Amino acid sequence: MPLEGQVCQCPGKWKNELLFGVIEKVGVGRLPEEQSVDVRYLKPWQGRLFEIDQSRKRAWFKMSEIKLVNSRRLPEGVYFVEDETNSLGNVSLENSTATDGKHMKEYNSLKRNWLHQLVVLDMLGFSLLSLVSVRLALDFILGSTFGFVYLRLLMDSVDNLGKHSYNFLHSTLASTRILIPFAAIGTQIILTRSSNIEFTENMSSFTIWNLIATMTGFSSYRLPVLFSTSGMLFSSVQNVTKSIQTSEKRDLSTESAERPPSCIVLAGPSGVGKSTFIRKLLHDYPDIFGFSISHTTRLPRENEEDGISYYFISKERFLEDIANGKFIEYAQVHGNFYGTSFDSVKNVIDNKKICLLDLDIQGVKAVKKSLLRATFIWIAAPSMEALESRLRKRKSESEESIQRRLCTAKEEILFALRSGIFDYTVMNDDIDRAYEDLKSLLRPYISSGMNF
Ligand SMILES: Nc1ncnc2c1ncn2[C@@H]1O[C@H](COP(=O)(O)OP(=O)(O)OP(=O)(O)O)[C@@H](O)[C@H]1O
Repeated sequence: MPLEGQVCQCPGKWKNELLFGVIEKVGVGRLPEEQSVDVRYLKPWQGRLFEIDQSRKRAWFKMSEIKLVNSRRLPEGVYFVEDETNSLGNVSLENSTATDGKHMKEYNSLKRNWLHQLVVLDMLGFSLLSLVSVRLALDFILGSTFGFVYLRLLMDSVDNLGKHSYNFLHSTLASTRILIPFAAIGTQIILTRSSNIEFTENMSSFTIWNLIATMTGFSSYRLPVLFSTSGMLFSSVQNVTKSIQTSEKRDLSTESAERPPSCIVLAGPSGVGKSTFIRKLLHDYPDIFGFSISHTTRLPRENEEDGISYYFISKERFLEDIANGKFIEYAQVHGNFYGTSFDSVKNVIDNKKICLLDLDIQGVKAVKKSLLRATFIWIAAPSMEALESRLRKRKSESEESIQRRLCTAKEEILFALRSGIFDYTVMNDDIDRAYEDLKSLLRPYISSGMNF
């Protein structure tokens, strides 16, 4: 049963179109046994979701028609940003004054900017092409004019959400915009004929080029989209880190300390400080936490000892252990195998300690699937720059390995937000403050002193 304030996907006006919304009310539908939800629409645009406050109209949907976006709830006074991919669950939160129309203005200004960019790009394309051929330049501008109209109608159809309706002509044009490229070609043919050039005669010599120029002009409507997408990965990483900073922090003290998890999983991008926290917890609470020693095929770093930091084994032995089902999870990261064996986690649990696990995303997924009772904590970095600087200062990685880790980090950060796997997030900007945050999450276990 969805709750008010949850983000959902709902059917749009056009066939197969899915939109976003916030659940406003849950009620009984037309039939007494049928549950319905009242949805306030959010429109996706340029990688963000904007609340529609134009009409303030809402629509009722049957419960079966909607799909919750990762079951996330929008706390009051909070707005959210969505990745352009519209993938479910990639939701981040930022402060908002959703009611003052600010987002509508922002949305309109984004649309205006997009149209301006298109006009400038088309003028540029026209000028460059006219150096080659005036005729081709005219074809290009003809195509781009149709592209402009197409983009405008596309925007209108995004505005014309759900069951709200514009006037009939407007709706029909927006829904039949797919015919616009054919209209561009048709117009070109008519113009070619009316300019007294024998169409058939010129078919082989230049019509194909006219056609290409027209369609290139038409396709130019996508250029502003492409420009905005190229900056998207960077901004989505920023959004993600920002959202993690503002994400709701639950306090474990409200949860039962009587049945603590068998494992606490710390995950986060390479260099974020997972091992640092684990070292501190093991040092400060040696009777409460234990560490499952992983197996790896990578070479030991300076100060790393076999059987303490890792069990360093050969690739052949590792593959044999995989075949014998010895690992809860194993993964190949940056060319090396890493694995957490049942035996090492069991050793920790048998010693009546909570097992601390430092896992990458593949490991997190595997533990989630296993029968282990685990709490998942995501350690977030304040920025990619901070991660890079920590990795460099650690002096444990080659330049290539640093770049690879940073690249993986971006994917991991996006996954962390999308998946909703993590129970808690700790932002590691200042190490002492972050450690205090982590400890306060683990307080019930630390203060109880008894684990199992
Ligand atoms: N808040 C912080 N500010 C600055 N430096 C930090 C902070 N937290 C950790 N570090 C430093 O960053 C480096 C990387 O930390 P650590 O080795 O714990 O990361 P990790 O997440 O375990 O990385 P990996 O997954 O690659 O093993 C260490 O040198 C650590 O001292």
